[in-house]
Amino acid sequence: MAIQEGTEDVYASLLLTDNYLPGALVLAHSLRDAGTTKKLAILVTADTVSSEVIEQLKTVYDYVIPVERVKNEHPANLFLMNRPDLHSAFTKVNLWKLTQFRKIVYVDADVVAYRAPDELFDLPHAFSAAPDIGWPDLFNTGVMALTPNMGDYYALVALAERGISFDGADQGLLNMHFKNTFNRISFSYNVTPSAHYQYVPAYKHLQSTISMVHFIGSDKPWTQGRQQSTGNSPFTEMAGKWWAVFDRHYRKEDGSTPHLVQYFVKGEFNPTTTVVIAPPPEPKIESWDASKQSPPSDSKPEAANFPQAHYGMSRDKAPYVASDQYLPPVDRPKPIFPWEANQPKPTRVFAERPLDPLPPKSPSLATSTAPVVQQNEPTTPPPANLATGEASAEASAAQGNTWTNAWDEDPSIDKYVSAISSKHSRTRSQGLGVVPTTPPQKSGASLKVTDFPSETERPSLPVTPAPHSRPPNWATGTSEDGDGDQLPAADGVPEQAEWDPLAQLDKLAHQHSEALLEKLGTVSPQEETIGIRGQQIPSRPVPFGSEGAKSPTYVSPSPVVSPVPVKPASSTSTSKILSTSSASTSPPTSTLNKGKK
Ligand SMILES: O=c1ccn([C@@H]2O[C@H](COP(=O)(O)OP(=O)(O)O[C@H]3O[C@H](CO)[C@@H](O)[C@H](O)[C@H]3O)[C@@H](O)[C@H]2O)c(=O)[nH]1
Ligand SMILES: [Mn+2]
Repeated sequence: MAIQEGTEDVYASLLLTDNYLPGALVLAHSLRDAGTTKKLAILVTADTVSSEVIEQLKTVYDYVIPVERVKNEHPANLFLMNRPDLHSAFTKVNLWKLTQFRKIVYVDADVVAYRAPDELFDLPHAFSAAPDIGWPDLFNTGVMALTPNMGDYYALVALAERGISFDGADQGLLNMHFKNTFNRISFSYNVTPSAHYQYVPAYKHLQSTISMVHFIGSDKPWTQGRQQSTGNSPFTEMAGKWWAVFDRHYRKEDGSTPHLVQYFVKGEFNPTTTVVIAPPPEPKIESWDASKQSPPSDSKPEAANFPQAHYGMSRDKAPYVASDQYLPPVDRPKPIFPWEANQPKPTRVFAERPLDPLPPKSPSLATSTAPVVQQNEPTTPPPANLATGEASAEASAAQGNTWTNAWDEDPSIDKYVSAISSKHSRTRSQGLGVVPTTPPQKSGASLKVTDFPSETERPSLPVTPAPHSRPPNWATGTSEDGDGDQLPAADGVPEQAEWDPLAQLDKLAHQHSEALLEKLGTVSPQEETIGIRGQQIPSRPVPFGSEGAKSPTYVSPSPVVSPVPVKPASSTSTSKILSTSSASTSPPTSTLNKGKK
């Protein structure tokens, strides 16, 4: 199987981003100006280089070759040399795939040629490169003479995919791959000037042999501006060479220099002198998608379009009234879904109007159901903004309904109050300066505890239910005339006279010991002597070594409070045993007193 070998020789460069455009153009011009006989090619990554820039490249390059960008997915080493911008320098490995070319002399876009080193195409070696100024045993990958072949290509792709590179970029990767096979060529093919250190005598001695100068590092001639090339140091002389080529091709008196080129060159882009501003070549974000992008750098701050920048507190005292659009819709929307049409009846609802509205105003009916005076009178409607709701309040008022308290409907409260009133058969006079309004209570009739006062009692609009007028000291059960009427006793509460605290205490102690003994085992009435019972308490041995020990923390609150059996028959022995057992765990009284201080 014959592999078709490339026949053409090319100088090739690389453009990963638009901002290296001036470098790529100057390189191509410098080679052409130097009279090369070779074609010029440039590899571009179409996803990161704009079409305008590609058009500009086509004006000087014979071939603009789109290639896949090869990104280092393990870029940690790039930070070792502070060049995270070189994340896609692995793209250089695509050079080995371009087998349509016999030989490629690759040159970085930050290189300017003093002369065209066409002799590099005649090297017999598959790979040649010049020493790196930072570590001359290594080669610099800014200038390389290579023979494309798929063997090296796949090997390099494999390294790139695994991120194998000591500097995270192509120079580390290629030095690892061609470590033992590279052909070292003269530094004059890839002179790397430094603004900080230059071996000046060597420069003076060898400058005439320079073929190409390479501006390594993140500062490039086009990013530093023209003034960087002023002075007479070796560095400024070499930077001056770059500017000389640039000026020859892109400093036109007639203003024919493309704005796109000027845009990337410091000091060259002066939009005030141009009528039409060239569109920035960076891909522009037309509409910002907040879910995918950070905000555009030129976007306005939040609330930048507010009518005022400063807002104070409102002095408007009128309460805020929401417009109708904010009120909840009265009519429900037409059902759309089947479950809306076949809805089950709700089991719990909130009442929008009184659940059990009283019948329309009719004196006889009103009196029979509610004997309290206000019920006979038309009720003043409550203010419209009552929590009960404007509409229902008005509707009730229109019907002549009275306002009731829900507790008044509770039959047990009613029953209790009726019991009192039957005891107090005599109707009391009011004595509060209020017109007596309560008619004599009929036995069994409903008795309201709270009520809304009439307009005469309270001319202002009633809002809150007020307590119904009652005789003085009604709650305490005493009256002005000294009549010692009592409220009926609650269930289970003994009469005060029957309450003997000492007797109760004894009873309690008895219950307590009974319950304790009950817990410990069932006892037949015959066995009911404390001796037998005492034997039935399971004895627990004291832990070994703790015999005779006394609890250091337990302090009996008071010997008097200890439960003491009160059974008359066997109380002596019971109390003996219980007090003995209590004494064994309780410290003596002296300790107790000590502890109290
Ligand atoms: O944003 C970028 C960065 C790089 N490049 C291209 O990639 C080359 C390498 O980048 P460069 O800035 O020139 O790197 P150097 O400062 O020269 O750094 C050294 O280290 C790099 C990474 O190992 C090698 O690629 C260089 O050859 C070597 O000189 C450039 O010349 C361009 O061709 C771009 O187009 N856009
Ligand atoms: Mn470079």
